[in-house]
Amino acid sequence: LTRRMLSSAAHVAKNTPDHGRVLTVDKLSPAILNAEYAVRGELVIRAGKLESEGRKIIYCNIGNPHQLGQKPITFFRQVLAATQYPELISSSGLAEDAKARAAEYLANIPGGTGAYSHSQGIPIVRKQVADFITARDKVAAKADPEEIFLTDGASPGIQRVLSLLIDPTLPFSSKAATGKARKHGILIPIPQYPLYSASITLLGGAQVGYELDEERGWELSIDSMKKQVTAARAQGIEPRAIVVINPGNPTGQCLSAQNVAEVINFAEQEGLVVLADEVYQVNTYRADRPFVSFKAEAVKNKSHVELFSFHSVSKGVLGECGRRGGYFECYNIDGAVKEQLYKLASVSLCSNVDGQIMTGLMVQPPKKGDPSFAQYNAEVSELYASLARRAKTLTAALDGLHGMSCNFTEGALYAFPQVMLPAKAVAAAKAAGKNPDTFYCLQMLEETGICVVPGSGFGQKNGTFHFRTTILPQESVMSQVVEKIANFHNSFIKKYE
Ligand SMILES: Cc1ncc(COP(=O)(O)O)c(CN[C@@H]2CONC2=O)c1O
Repeated sequence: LTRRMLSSAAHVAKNTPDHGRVLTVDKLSPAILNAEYAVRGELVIRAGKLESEGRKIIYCNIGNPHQLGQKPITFFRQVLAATQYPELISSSGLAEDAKARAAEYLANIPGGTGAYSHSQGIPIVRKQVADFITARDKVAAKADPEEIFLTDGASPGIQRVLSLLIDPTLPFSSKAATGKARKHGILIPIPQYPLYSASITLLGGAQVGYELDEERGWELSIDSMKKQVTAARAQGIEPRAIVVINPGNPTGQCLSAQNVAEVINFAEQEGLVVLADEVYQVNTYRADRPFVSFKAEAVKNKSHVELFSFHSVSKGVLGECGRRGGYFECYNIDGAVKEQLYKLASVSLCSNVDGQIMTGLMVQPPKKGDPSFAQYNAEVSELYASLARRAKTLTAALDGLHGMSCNFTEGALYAFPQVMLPAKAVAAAKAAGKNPDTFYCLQMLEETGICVVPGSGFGQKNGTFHFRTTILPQESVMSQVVEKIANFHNSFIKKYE
């Protein structure tokens, strides 16, 4: 054994550079090095450093409700606890319907929550999701559990579908064949949630941005999409899909049924698959702008569009981000393609079972008449009302500041104000080697301890500057947060006027 170890050590020594490292950053692929995810980027790293030095930081950079004090939904936690420790079903003071629900899940998960589940997800949970979709959309088509994939949050589902759409070898193979490098492109909104830009980069695809219209409440424009598709094709990019985030992150707009139908029609005409990111479907705060699902519009209009819709337990009024639960639904997706999706799911064996159970609880909560319904309904109603109040308070306050404008947050969990930065501030940022909005956000962090994300991390119209904050600070501290941002902003503008 010693001889073998010595010879392998000698072998490694022969093949290892002087400083003893095999894996160095210069050996990483450009796709890895170029991918960026601003939600946990430079600002959060700086915030962590300040926190380690004893500064109190208010993290408004990420839609992570429990981190800012939001309480979990009691019923959901009772069911989860009982599925983890089944003895609680017979011997605890848990609510009777919570015990019954836990027992039902355990009876349908061979081996319990410690075992791998079906790679597409626990059948009973997929049925619960399908029944939820059928009831939500009130359209003729009954959702089919076989069209549902349970995932570790929406992120991996989104990345899995993107990996189907982008052939990373295309630039090379097509160049060999046609002499002209081509790439698969994905249409994404500008501003967008950077999971998309980062994932497309990682997969070797091209981002094809379509601008949302800030002056018209972040409305999306079919004309802008058309222009971008034409320009992309002229550059040898083959657009294959369009991402729509509804309600929008970071922009907070809720699409009308007409908008949704227009996008579906456009996608069908242009031969684009639709990725409908609907993780904020519960977070809508304008009565006249309710959530309209892409699936419902597609069925209603008897569209042949090919559609993936995504949902998650991380948002809504659950905020169970760390649970890593969610799903995507396939609509009009070719059977052979779904088999490939199943194969990809099986490579990772299954999504985590707690997240699957939480997804089932999210879509099938206690109903009127259930023992836990009163408590559940009280908790959810207050959480929802508080989010709506905070959305209004924060956007109104930011919109009222001199040198700042902010569209009302119709949905989701963020405010995305535009900051009119004086030229001197832009010059100072340049001198500091920073994007102007990053420069502004870093100073806000240093002065107030409030961590937000620069608009450049989401994309923005050239010459405009934004930042994204969440609406999540509890109402007891929201007025302090608003006052701190306002004081900082006014002094910053004065300093660089
Ligand atoms: C639009 C959108 N899609 C998908 C996700 C992924 O969610 P899960 O993987 O947790 O299901 C997020 C998370 N929102 C990030 C995380 O917090 N703040 C954000 O902007 C999101 O905002």
